[in-house]
Amino acid sequence: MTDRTAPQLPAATILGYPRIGPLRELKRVVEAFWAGHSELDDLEAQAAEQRRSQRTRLVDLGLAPDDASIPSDFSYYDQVLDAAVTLGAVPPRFAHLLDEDGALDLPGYFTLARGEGDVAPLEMTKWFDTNYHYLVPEIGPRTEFRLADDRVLRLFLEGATEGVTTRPVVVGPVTFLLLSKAVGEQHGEGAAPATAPPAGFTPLDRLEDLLPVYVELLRSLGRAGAPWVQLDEPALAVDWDVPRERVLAAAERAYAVLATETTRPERPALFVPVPYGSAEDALPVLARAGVEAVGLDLVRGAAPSPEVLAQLGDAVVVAGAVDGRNVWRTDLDAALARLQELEAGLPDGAARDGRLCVTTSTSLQHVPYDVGAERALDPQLRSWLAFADQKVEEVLALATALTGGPGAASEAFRTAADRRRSRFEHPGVRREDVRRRVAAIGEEDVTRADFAERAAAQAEVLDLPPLPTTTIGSFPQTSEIRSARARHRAGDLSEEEYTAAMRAEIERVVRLQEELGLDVLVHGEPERNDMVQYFAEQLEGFAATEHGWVQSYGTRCTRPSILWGDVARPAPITVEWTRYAASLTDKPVKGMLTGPVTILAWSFVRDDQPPADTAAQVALALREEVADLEAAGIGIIQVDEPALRELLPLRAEHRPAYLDWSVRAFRIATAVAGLRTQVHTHLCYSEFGDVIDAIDALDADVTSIEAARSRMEVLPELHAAGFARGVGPGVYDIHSPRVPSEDEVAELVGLAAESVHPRLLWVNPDCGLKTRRYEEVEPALRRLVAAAGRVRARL
Ligand SMILES: Nc1nc2c(c(=O)[nH]1)N[C@@H](CNc1ccc(C(=O)N[C@@H](CCC(=O)N[C@@H](CCC(=O)N[C@@H](CCC(=O)O)C(=O)O)C(=O)O)C(=O)O)cc1)CN2
Ligand code: MET
Ligand SMILES: [Zn+2]
Repeated sequence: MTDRTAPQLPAATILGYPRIGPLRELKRVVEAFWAGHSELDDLEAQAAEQRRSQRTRLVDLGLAPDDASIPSDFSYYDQVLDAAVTLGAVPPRFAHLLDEDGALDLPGYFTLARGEGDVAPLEMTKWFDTNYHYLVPEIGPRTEFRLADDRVLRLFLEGATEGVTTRPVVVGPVTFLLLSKAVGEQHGEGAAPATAPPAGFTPLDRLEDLLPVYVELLRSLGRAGAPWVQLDEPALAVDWDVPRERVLAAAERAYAVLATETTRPERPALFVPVPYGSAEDALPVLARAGVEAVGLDLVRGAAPSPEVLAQLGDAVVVAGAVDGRNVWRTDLDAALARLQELEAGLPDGAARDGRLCVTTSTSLQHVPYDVGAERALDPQLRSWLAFADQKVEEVLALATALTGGPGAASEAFRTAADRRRSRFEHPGVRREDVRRRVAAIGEEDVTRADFAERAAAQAEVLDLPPLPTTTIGSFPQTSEIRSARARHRAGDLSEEEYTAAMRAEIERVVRLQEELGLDVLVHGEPERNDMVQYFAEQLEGFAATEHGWVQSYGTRCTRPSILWGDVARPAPITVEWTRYAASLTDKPVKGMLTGPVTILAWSFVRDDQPPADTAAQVALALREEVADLEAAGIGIIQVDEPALRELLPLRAEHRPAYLDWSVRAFRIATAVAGLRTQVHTHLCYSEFGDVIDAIDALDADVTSIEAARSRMEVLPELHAAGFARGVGPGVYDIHSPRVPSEDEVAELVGLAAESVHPRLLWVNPDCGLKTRRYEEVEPALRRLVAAAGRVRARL
């Protein structure tokens, strides 16, 4: 039932905006607070200042201050955590942090994200197919929901006080539950983990109990005068284990309750976007339930058919026509054509009458703030790009053209077309030398000898004990290392001085590993600012930004590189560092590369050719690096693919084609290795159930994989899939500052030894150690080595 008095949605809006600050101001002040270097008051004041300047910026860019076109979606850490805290879904192990009203203060909020002592934080996992990570709410049969926090209301009031009517943004109820983890009984405080959930329980079972809290939240916003609220439902664009009908039924029920329990203007009008994919079947369901506006992702999904559009009743259609995930200027002509196609399926004059609005495909949190800040970037490349601020302008230009007819935004359209042309005419975009070499890759180039033969040859040269111990590559990135790099960049440290500093660090890390008794050593990756950016900076076809920071989780950011042209490797990248480390010790040193899929996943990738083609070019460059490492005498080479699962399409039908090209890219990179060279890979940050066959098809000799928090859950899956190569399930959870005891580690190693043959089992942490401190890493690795020794002795 649509309320005809719903206020008009603005013709142009965005689904969200970056929040870390153009110069990572929020990161700095939050981390200073954590370190005890600043007070809570400073933190709150600076955060408020940042939100204020953000609103001002968006108004200056042309979004109206008075019609709810500006979203208020700030978060100190993560928007899913904010929803959990708002809805009172705080696991009992944090109960001691709640005040008498059951509310959390800001330090308590951070404790859910980071843990404290023996109290483990919420788990973290990737947000759809992005490099953003959210905190996973824990929902059991008895979780009590209530409106426990007013942060959403406060943000709205803060804007209103300054004359900006914002649109509150909250994770919607269906997505909230689908993203949550099912847990069982939780017994009070402390480290005690929740028991397993009862068989068959899923958080979605709790929908009816959750909805009243959303109703109350909507009432509070309505009372405060919020005309619109945005309830994000990206989960409706994804295939889940729960049957599709059940998901859609939940959406219909949820929004029918929210739309009718309270009516306008007692509540704001409901705008429900389904970003990150297509959800043709979900839009009519939402409209039927009575939401006032539905949002669709026109970049990832197609325009809905006229039949679907006909089922939307009076609901406003908000079309995400500007890509929130990439940095290329929008092809405005093409985007306008899609919008017009959409409009043709709606009643006449839909755009003019406010029935069709323009927005971004997703929140802009996945792109940096402003191309204008990139003064060192090649001007031609820069002219091809649109970051968040430029995307706001593109949305406005499209809305103007859509409502005002051709010519209404002609200048913006002309510039866009010119820049696109300049992009495709640039000689680096298409290099025949690269293309010839990629085309020449044959089946024999991506196939290695049989594993049995390789394993025998490697056992002979490497001579490792059973259950060999190793690490995943990086050692702590200390502030000394980062500041040396910053001084080098600023010209205050010469090339020689910088190299000497990194070599000294490598030597220290090698000596430490020898002293700890690890079997396969690494050089520690001190010279890398980031595992992807470091490679991108040395490959042709990529550009790096100065200020293009994007939040990855909490206060951690990356500067995704821009993969704009055909890729080639002008010179070896890692060989000298690795050779140096190997020269310091008699133990084997493992070379360390980032794989092609991960390089693509964590960069902004050209949109003018299929990713499969781009991946093959990156893979070929890495293949040269593998060959050079091997020629330099490096007998073990690890090619990390932590993002293999991340790029897996959200919809099952698109998955086989993806797995095909991603596996092939990995094999292009690695199959050049001879029989005696041991190829490792490393996977983390996901659950791998859906890609087990692909992991097998990578054909690596050894696969290290995150497993500590899930207590080796992945091993039976690997076993069932017939995986019979080396495997190193993580036995030390590096995502927490906690140092496990030797017994705990030994227990995990023992557990692993039950499902993996001891000849194939490796002992290693879950992931690299770069975000940890030496105070944690040293004792943890010491215990890991001791635990491996204990289990080895029992064999
Ligand atoms: N690209 C990518 N994606 C990933 C991961 C990853 O490692 N890389 N890991 C997973 C989890 N995500 C992560 C993302 C970021 C970080 C992280 O540690 N980021 C660092 C920045 C890393 C970096 O780029 N460092 C640069 C720049 C460091 C910096 O901030 N320098 C200061 C100066 C520092 C000083 O003087 O001490 C400055 O520029 O102002 C360097 O070392 O050179 C951070 O936010 O703090 C960790 C995990 C999944 N996705
Ligand atoms: N070799 C990398 C490291 O140890 C792998 C990290 S996967 C996110 O940091
Ligand atoms: Zn990892």
